[in-house]
Amino acid sequence: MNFAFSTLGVPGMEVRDVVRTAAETGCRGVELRAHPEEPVHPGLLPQERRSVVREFAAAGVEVLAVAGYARVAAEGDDEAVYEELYRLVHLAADLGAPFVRVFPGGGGRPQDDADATAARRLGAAAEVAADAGVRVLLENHDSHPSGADTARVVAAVGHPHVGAVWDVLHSWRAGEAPARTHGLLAPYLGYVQVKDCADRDDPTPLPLGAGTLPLGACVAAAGPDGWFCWEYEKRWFPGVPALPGLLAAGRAHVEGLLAGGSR
Ligand SMILES: O=C(O)c1ccc(O)c(O)c1
Repeated sequence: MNFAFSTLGVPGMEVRDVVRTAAETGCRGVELRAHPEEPVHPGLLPQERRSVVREFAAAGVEVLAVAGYARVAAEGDDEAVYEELYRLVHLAADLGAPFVRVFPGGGGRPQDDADATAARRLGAAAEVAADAGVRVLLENHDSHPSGADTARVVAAVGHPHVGAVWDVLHSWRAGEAPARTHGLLAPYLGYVQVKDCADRDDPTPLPLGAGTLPLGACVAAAGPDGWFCWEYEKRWFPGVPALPGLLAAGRAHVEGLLAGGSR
């Protein structure tokens, strides 16, 4: 199994400690939250990018994705969004990451308008991504929480360098069954973000297996071949326990689910 964690779970942690944490807990990859608060973001200079690459390579850990904050369905000019997408794609290429994560961010816009805007911007980014050898993945999130919402946009783009990342929390909270979400996203899926929480109305992060999110059904649907990335939202819930001490058990829990465990 390929298991990763997102640096959303370790706010502000230096790259050397991120990489050490991954290596010590059996995580093969890391999703790097590409935000100016964090050590890795699109403003990094070339020598800083090379240093990140060296740290990961030395530990044998992969950069799974650059998790960006571009909001591709948002109202407003395309130019600023294109610029953000290009910067994320080039950062991912420089770091050897196969994926860039982006958000819909359509707010309260009518669905057709939000979809058309997102598909237009992702379509433009697709060619740049193809040249760079990267895939841009739209996450099911905010205005587009379900697999159906995300698949509608990605299908409209119709380009192999634009796909989807499945966040198991948002589709579940939207009332979509895991097997259905996976069925809709499977043709486009880059990787799966796993998490757990007490119930649909309380997204406070819990250790994997400690909540009621139907993680077993999600993991079973996704199967053993792709990446699972634990996105523990410590940045937004600072009071929850630190992630590093939970990682090895979280990884083992997903392994157990893949091997036929129940929930
Ligand atoms: O990067 C983030 O801030 C963020 C927040 C919530 C999510 O569900 C997520 O997938 C990412």
